[in-house]
Amino acid sequence: MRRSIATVCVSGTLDDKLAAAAAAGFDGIELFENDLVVSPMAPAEIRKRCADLGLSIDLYQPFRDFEAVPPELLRANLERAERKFDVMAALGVDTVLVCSSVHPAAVDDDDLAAAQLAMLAGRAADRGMRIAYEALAWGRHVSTWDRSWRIVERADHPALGLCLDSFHVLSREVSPAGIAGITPGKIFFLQLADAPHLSMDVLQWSRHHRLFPGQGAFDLPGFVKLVLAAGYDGPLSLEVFNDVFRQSDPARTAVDAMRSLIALEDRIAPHLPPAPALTGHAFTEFDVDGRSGPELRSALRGLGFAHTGQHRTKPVELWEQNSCRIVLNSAVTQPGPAMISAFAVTSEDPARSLDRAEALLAPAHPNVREPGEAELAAITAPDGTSVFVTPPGDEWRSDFLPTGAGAAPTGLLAVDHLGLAQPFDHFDEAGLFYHSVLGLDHLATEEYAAPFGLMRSRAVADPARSVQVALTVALLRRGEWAPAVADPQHVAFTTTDIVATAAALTCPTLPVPDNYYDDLAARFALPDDVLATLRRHGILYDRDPSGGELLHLYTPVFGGRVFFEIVERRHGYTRFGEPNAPVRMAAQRHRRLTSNPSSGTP
Ligand SMILES: O=C(O)c1ccc(O)c(O)c1
Ligand SMILES: [Mg+2]
Repeated sequence: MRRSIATVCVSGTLDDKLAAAAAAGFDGIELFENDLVVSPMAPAEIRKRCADLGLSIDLYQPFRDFEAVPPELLRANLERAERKFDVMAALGVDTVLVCSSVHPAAVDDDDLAAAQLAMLAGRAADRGMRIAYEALAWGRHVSTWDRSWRIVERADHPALGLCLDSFHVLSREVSPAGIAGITPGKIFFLQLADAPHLSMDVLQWSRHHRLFPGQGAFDLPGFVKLVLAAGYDGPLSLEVFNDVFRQSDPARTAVDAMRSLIALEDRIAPHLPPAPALTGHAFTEFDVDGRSGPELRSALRGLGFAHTGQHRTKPVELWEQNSCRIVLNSAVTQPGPAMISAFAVTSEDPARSLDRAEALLAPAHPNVREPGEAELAAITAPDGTSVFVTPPGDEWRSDFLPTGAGAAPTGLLAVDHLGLAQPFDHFDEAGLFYHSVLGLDHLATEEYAAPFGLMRSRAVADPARSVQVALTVALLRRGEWAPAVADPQHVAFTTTDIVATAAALTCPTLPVPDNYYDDLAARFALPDDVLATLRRHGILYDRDPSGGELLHLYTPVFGGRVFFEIVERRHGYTRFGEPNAPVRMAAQRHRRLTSNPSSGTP
């Protein structure tokens, strides 16, 4: 199907928006009047620019507050429409979106609305144009798709049809099922937007929180299937009003948008290489420098890891304990805080994983290779992290020569999850990336109040829970007062006996305040001896409604930005201990201030 994008979806002036849409491979655009009004380009120039870029202009919008008004207003509205038809003629656009009226003078009368829209359609038809009528979810009298359809049916004019917008349809209680029964040819235009479930005023919800398909909670595949069943064969067009996208790099937003459409089409009619099953975390790689490297080595030793392998050609070390594998890469060119630069997941079919990634606009780039090294291709996640996809087994290890060192194990068995703080502009993009490219499902999104600002957390995981990544972001872009530890990254390891593990550790763990344990006692009625054990080892606790329990502990921040977590999951606990994240952040900050008050880095 043809793919279009409304100019309102991306940031910038019309030049920026058109360039971004074309570069991302869109076939057409919906031109928003605001973008035209502020553009120095005459309509005929815009037409030419679009043609040169290979973009059609599929819709001009919006034309507001037209229908069901008293005669003198109708006359003015028709006159206003003629001026817009002039602009459309110069642009070479034949369809205008008319959204349902919010005007105080509009009356609650479907017959009047139908008669006046038919009149408008007649004027449009005289100029070879047509009207796509859209029910805004907050329209004064017409706010649901079924009522807009009744009016269009009643008007019965060939130049009048419907514009269906998934947001307006799915944000309301009216079932969309009847859409499949709309007369073929009468849906003139289809606008797609996803959104999170929010209990708020629907206009605010629509104008600030729309998302690209697959990033929110709406059933877009089901919705599009209904529209296709009604014979719709026009473009799939994205119309996403989103506060973050409005101020992010338009080129990237357009690629994210295109990825959402490719993934949506694949859910409607699968055509991409299916995402192969992932079987685990192979390794996690940290970039370290002369300052952070020694700190991390010492922390790993204290966690019971051993430096088991040394890369044949690069200053890269492999540290291991059971199936927990950390790679420390000192080949960094820029000194700076330690960070997770890459992680590797095992796939039952790495080649197919990479084919799928490429089809979803995340092409693999070859790792820098030396003779005799294993071939490892990586895709780049939205935050810049390289994601390696490796076959099950130890092929990737052939680049490391064994050092002969053995671990002093502390019971850490495997990687439970990675915690990756996301750049503010790219959180929803990251969720869609991991979901569509790697086939990881979105788990529940959680929000919590933390010392340095409100946080949102969304974990992604494969169905078997062998690869889990917890993505976090601040709800608002951070201001100037943002301590370095506000957005750390971490690796969490599993143990089946966290108390024994805690007793065996020789690296510092994070001191947890007594206030926390007093509160825990009040919340969960834990036996005194259990509470005393948790308190003694700085172990935090969470319980889910079905009795699943999480016992976990944290290390301080090492190397400026990273820390480790140890988790013991009991009785099917599947979350990530989000309620304890603020405790952790406060304790990490406290420790930073007390252990090195003069360092100057908060
Ligand atoms: O928010 C609005 O006013 C608005 C305008 C045009 C649309 O197509 C729409 O879905 C919403
Ligand atoms: Mg719309």
